[in-house]
Amino acid sequence: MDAGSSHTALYIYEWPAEKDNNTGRVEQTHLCKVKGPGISSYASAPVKAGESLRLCMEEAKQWVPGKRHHQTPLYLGATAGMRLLNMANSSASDKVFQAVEGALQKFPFSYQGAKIISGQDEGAFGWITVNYLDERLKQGLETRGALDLGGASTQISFVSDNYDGSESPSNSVTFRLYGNDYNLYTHSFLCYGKDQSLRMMQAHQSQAGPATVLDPCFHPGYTATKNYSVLYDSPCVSDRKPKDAPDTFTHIGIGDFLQCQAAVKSVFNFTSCKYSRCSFNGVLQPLLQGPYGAFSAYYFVMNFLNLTDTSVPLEDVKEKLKRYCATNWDQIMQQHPEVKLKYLAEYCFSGTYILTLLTEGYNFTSESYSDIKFIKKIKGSDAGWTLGYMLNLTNMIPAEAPDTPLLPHPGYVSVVSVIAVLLFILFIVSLRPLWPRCSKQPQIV
Ligand SMILES: Nc1ncnc2c1ncn2[C@@H]1O[C@H](COP(=O)(O)OP(=O)(O)OP(=O)(O)O)[C@@H](O)[C@H]1O
Repeated sequence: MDAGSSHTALYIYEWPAEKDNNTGRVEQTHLCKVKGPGISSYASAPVKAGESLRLCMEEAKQWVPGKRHHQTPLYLGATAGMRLLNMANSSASDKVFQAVEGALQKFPFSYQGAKIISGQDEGAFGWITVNYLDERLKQGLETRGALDLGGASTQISFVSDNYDGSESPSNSVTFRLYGNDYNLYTHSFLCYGKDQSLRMMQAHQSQAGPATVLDPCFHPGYTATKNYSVLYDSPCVSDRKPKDAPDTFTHIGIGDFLQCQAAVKSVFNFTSCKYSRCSFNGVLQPLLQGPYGAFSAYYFVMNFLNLTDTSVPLEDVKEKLKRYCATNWDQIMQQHPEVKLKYLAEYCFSGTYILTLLTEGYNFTSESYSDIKFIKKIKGSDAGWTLGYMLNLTNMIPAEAPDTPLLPHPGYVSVVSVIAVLLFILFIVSLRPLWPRCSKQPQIV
């Protein structure tokens, strides 16, 4: 959402209240969080679904000056979670859109419509955000690749000298920004966000429909009763649901990083590639090039694990994660009473998934791993697709470079002042014939 003349986006998040059935621990209840410059407020009253959106928008009304409400465009963009819902049940996703649109139109902003954005757009807008905030686009500098990890999908976007768009054109997005042409490689892997990839891994572990699943990606001492119908309730895994499975299974953690890595690898297919080189699932990926910014869940997870420093050798990173995964679940819970239990239980899996995706999936090596920077914000703005989406919709990035003066303003002032002084001196000198003649001094002989 644009707040008027500035390029600042207003982000709205919702967290439903949750109680963990297995531990009985009540989760922190933040129903709504609105963030913008100078504002970070929470509404924490337990309210009905939909009410949190209203609370968020009320916050937005206070944040945007009243006289600007009507000229502030409001866009709603939905990503992979909605792409999946739309695939599984399009009437359910239509209903969600209708409800959200109805709620948003009640506010005084200039509502511009809602849409599910494509994976390609999600990747490209994330890349624009990162490079816009870094001022690499304006200055025509080497760009930074964008790595985005969501819950349902993951995107990789970068410019490579090896990619001109002719091989696998569906991965190509071209832009002209500030007078420079960019040929971006981008790919969005649906189902490879951290939530859906966990489902895919667990579906692989429970193919035979056992009553107990021993999971190396969860901590030793972790035990939970889970429903098969919930696990398989996603288009990413629904076709693999075991036929004769019981209703529930007992999910038991064993905390073994190496086994976890092997289990995570099962979600990637490396068997065929019809292009010059591929990442996984037969998808073209040109040679990696330049620095990369990794954001969203890449950052949330690596930050929690204290692993955002990519100058630490990859082997040491793996060693730390191995120790973390092997830590007892009770100890983990005691050490982090403030962290949402779902996230806490999954950090071992999520960290292992991130390292496996980067190295086995995208082919980062021990050397190129240090080209990645895990980032949450750049110059105070969140890294993610939303800012790029808004900049694009509001035409805030010009295709051509603005006519820049040859000199900055202070330079002009100095040059004009010097020229004025010179002209004045020239003028005085040109009047010399009119100057009164001085009488000659008598010569002393
Ligand atoms: N502090 C955190 N620790 C761990 N995971 C988190 C944290 N905060 C958010 N997440 C999870 O990170 C993932 C990414 O969230 P984000 O909102 O960026 O993506 P998303 O909207 O789910 O993306 P997409 O729909 O494109 O897959 C989600 O699964 C979210 O639940």
